[in-house]
Amino acid sequence: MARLVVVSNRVSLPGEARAGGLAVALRAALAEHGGLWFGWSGRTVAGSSGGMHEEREGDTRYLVMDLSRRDFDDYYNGFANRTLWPLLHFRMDLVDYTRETYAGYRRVNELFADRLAPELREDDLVWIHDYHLIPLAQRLRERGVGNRIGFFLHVPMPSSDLLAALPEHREVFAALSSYDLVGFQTGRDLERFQDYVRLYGGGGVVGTGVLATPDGRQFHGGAFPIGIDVPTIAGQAARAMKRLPVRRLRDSLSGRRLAIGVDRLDYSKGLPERFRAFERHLERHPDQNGQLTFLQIAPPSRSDVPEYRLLRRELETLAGHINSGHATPDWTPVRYVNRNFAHEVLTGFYRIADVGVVTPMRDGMNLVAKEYVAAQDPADPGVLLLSRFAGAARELDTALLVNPYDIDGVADALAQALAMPLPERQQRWRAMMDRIEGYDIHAWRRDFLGKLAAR
Ligand SMILES: O=P(O)(O)OC[C@H]1O[C@H](O[C@H]2O[C@H](CO)[C@@H](O)[C@H](O)[C@H]2O)[C@H](O)[C@@H](O)[C@@H]1O
Ligand SMILES: O=c1ccn([C@@H]2O[C@H](COP(=O)(O)OP(=O)(O)O)[C@@H](O)[C@H]2O)c(=O)[nH]1
Repeated sequence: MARLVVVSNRVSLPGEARAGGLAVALRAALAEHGGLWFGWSGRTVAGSSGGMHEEREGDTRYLVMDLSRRDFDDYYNGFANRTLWPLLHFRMDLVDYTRETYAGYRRVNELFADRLAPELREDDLVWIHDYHLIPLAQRLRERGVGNRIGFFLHVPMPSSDLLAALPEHREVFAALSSYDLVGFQTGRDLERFQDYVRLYGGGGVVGTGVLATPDGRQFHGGAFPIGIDVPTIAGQAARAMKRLPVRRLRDSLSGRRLAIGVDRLDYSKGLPERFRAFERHLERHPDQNGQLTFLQIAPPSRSDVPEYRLLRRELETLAGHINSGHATPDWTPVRYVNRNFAHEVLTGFYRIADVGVVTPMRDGMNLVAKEYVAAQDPADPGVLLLSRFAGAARELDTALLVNPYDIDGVADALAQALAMPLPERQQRWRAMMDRIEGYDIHAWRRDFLGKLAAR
């Protein structure tokens, strides 16, 4: 079996407390193949970028690189999160493009290539993740790397007309042809990329998943919907019922029903619209008013980026507005919590929530949706309210699917969820469980690596 080299902006180091499902999957893949996980150290330094640190666990090496404050600002806060992130989430209005941050993005990708190329062995499989590192394969090829290199895009691939608005779109997106295999979350993302290659990239589509560069060389694309570790989450959720934070949350509800949202504080997640829909529910469904508490967990994210700071202020105002208009002496309708919780605790929160509210305006996949399903009690499962614009909606099509732009529609879906009879809840939940068990996080990584190895 070939050695595996994983490359991503964030690396989950051994023993790190915040290891999510993706980290668990990649660590399992590395343990199976032996290999290297390469990326940013998570540290910014006063001098120049490039300081390396190494850790080992079993047959896996973790090699991480420091970035200077300027490189971090241009590459991560700038081009990755103020240009590519809004563009890839269909938010042209928020795209902030400057040549300076693009130069920083290129600089950091060059540096990744400089440091990684000498580490590679001839038959290593290389798997690069996400929008921070799109040009990396091309930079490695320029350094003579002939290995099989795969790429997985965790976020959506938008319409080709949007991509074409980026001044250097061909340099960035056509560079994906340097990979042997490019993976997307859904078939729709793959289709939109194929349109881009045909309409703006100067290449062609030979057949679904088989693409050609302008000079006729073939490369491949595919849909690989990322999953979760279902038995682990289900087990954690059942055990979490005995944990103090979960018991305290349940006791605090005084018999009222609970709707829960769990999202990074990010404008792609549709939080202001969700808050408004909750308020609309209180107004449109007076018979249910006072029966439902809405808990939104929203750990701050990318706080150096101005759009994220503005969103935080907007949500504080909205939560205050809803509570001041609807609270009673013994009930606060919205509980808005800006902190991160351990996975084990979250799974218990999901299990006691009658409704899981996952309403992003756009999302590559949304693992919270799948975790909410896996955490339910089969005898009395809650209802998942899911945006049509999350990648997860393609698989979880028996959730209550909503359009997050339709505030009245989301408000009514909340009412429908609260009134849903047990047999219907069980039927919808079973169908969703079958899908997430059928293609879990381990199937995802085996499928991708199997196809990459076969190229
Ligand atoms: O690293 P950060 O800037 O703190 O952001 C966290 C991660 O956010 C994004 O997650 C995406 O990947 C998920 C798993 O495939 C997917 O379910 C979700 O829809 C995506 O938004 C980002 O793509 C990651 O690179 C970040 O590390
Ligand atoms: O306080 C929190 C909030 C979120 N998460 C986890 O962060 C991940 C979020 O992934 P998702 O795909 O939903 O969105 P992303 O943040 O990657 O865009 C999920 O595994 C959550 O359980 C967590 O561990 N603690």
